[in-house]
Amino acid sequence: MARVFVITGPSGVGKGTLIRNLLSRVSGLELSVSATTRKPRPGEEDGVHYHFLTDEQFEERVRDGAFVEHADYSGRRYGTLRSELERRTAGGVPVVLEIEVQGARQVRETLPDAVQVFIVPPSEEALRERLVGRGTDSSDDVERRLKVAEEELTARDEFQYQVVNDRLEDAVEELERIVQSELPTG
Ligand SMILES: Nc1ncnc2c1ncn2[C@@H]1O[C@H](COP(=O)(O)OP(=O)(O)OP(=O)(O)O)[C@@H](O)[C@H]1O
Ligand SMILES: Nc1nc2c(ncn2[C@@H]2O[C@H](COP(=O)(O)O)[C@@H](O)[C@H]2O)c(=O)[nH]1
Repeated sequence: MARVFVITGPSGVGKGTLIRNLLSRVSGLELSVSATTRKPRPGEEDGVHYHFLTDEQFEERVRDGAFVEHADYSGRRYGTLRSELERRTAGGVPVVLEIEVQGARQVRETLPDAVQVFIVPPSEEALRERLVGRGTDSSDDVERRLKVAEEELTARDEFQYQVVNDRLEDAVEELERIVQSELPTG
């Protein structure tokens, strides 16, 4: 099976930003598009940024065993569809999963060979600034995400690799080094 890379860490730490940079540097690497019950943000497209599902549609897929992992996060549901992952890995295409910590733990159980990377903020204050600065979440949601982040940050040592996302370019380079070293040609 092709390599699976799990990129986890608190909301706002920069996972999506790092992954966008990574995909442009590592040829052949693809992102698995997650499913969620949260509403699309301005500019987000169904099937591109997420598969946007209703609660009923999500629950039906849970019952059908369609998820590799799924979790409740900040009042919404998120999950990795088996179809998204397997259609890539079956064809030998390495895949990145951008997921929160509960989901990453599930993947560690079901896919023990997956490479797990935890992205660490330079400080909790920087994390707050990034979440507020992104401007996508209400202040209540930012507070909920920061509360979850406190707990998530205590889990960093569970993960095989940790990358501090302080200066973006440095973090992208470190992440690329990890990914290249874990690919068959690395
Ligand atoms: N190294 C960095 N320095 C400063 N700002 C950054 C850095 N990396 C990312 N950001 C900014 O922080 C904000 C959050 O980044 P991003 O959306 O990539 O986080 P995320 O971890 O993917 O969040 P979520 O888990 O909620 O999807 C964005 O506005 C992004 O531009
Ligand atoms: N367990 C999973 N977590 C996921 C998945 N896709 C995204 N996420 C994580 O959820 C939070 C919130 O995301 P946002 O887009 O609302 O900011 C964040 O930590 C994502 O990484 C998934 O498939 N499974």
